[in-house]
Amino acid sequence: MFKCIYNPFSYPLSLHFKAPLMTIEALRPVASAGGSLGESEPPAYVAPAMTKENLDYADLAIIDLSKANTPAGRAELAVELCDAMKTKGFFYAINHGYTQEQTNQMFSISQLAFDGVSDEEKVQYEGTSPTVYEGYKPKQTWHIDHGVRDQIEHYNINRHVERVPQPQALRPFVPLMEAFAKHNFFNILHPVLRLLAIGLELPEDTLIKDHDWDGEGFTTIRFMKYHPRSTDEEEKTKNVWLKGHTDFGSITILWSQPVAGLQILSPDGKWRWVRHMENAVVINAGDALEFLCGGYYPPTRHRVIQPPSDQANIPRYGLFFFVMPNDNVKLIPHEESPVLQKQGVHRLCDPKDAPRMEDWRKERTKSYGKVELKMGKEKGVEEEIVSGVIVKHYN
Ligand SMILES: O=C(O)CCC(=O)C(=O)O
Ligand SMILES: [Fe+2]
Repeated sequence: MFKCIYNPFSYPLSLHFKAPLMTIEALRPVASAGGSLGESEPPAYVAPAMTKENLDYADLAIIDLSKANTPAGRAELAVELCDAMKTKGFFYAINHGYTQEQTNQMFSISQLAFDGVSDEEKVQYEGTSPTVYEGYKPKQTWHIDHGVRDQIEHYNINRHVERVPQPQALRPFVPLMEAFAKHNFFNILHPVLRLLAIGLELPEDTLIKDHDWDGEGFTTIRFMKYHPRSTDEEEKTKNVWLKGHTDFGSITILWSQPVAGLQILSPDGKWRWVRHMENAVVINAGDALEFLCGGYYPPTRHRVIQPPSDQANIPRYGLFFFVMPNDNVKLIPHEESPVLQKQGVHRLCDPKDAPRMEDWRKERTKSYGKVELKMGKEKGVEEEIVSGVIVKHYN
């Protein structure tokens, strides 16, 4: 049932700007946007059963975001989170402020974006520029291996949801999508950015300033649907659905869902599965954070492969928030960090040649899955050059 859900974590934006260190207790609760959805309710997303296979799961830290409300809580969490970022690159965040019901609502809307919109309408709302993910990305845009192309649909919505019109089926849910974008931005991203800054002994709002809600940029909600593939496609790609990569932006928030497939490359060179955790988000660092933090938080190498046999024929719906610093942010390290000064800065390029976020996201989007990759020095790792920087693709 879709209801008007009271969201204690949703609050007017202006409050954030006036009081950046405000605690959650201090926030003025407002009802989340939406109201009664009545007739417009989308078919409910029914979470598939988790796999019974005994998979080699990555052992990831669990960060309790409700502790981030106080300076003492943040100091404690910063140690845990920095360790998780440096050793595993992924962590779970719990107590992020959305109920299971709110999360399910968003998965229902993700499902609707693919199953409730006709192919003709999808074409109308397809992205128009090769340098930006906005609107639908149809299947078969990217080359995976041996002539096989992807079976992944995306629907991308800039965080300023009202920027562009939405397909008819999604229009009643624009207020919920807006509330979702703000929730990810202010209640999940911001605390995480504070903790990462604390880890570098920088003022807590250092990275938040690079991520201004009102600034230009492409922090984006993404709905995703992976379609099961043919045996021939599985064989030719060795079951890889989405090649090993790092994300372009600073932080990615993946809303955990039960169909296995996501794997991370562990420091011992093994791919390990990410286990589903009910109503948790899985967070990882991307390229832009590596640039900004001088390599202190390396971007996580991850991929998606065919789900285990008891889930192999289920469509895999996804719900994501891809975060990028604002377009005008020059991707150079915060060298003022005492931690970086002590341990040295890893620079991806000469600061005078460093791309701005806008250049990086456009170049990465334009070439991803489209340019021919060259075999690099590391075994099984292919490479391309983007804005003068080596970008690796892992298999
Ligand atoms: O589908 C997933 O679990 C991960 C997707 C992903 O890594 C991406 O879209 O960048
Ligand atoms: Fe990714």
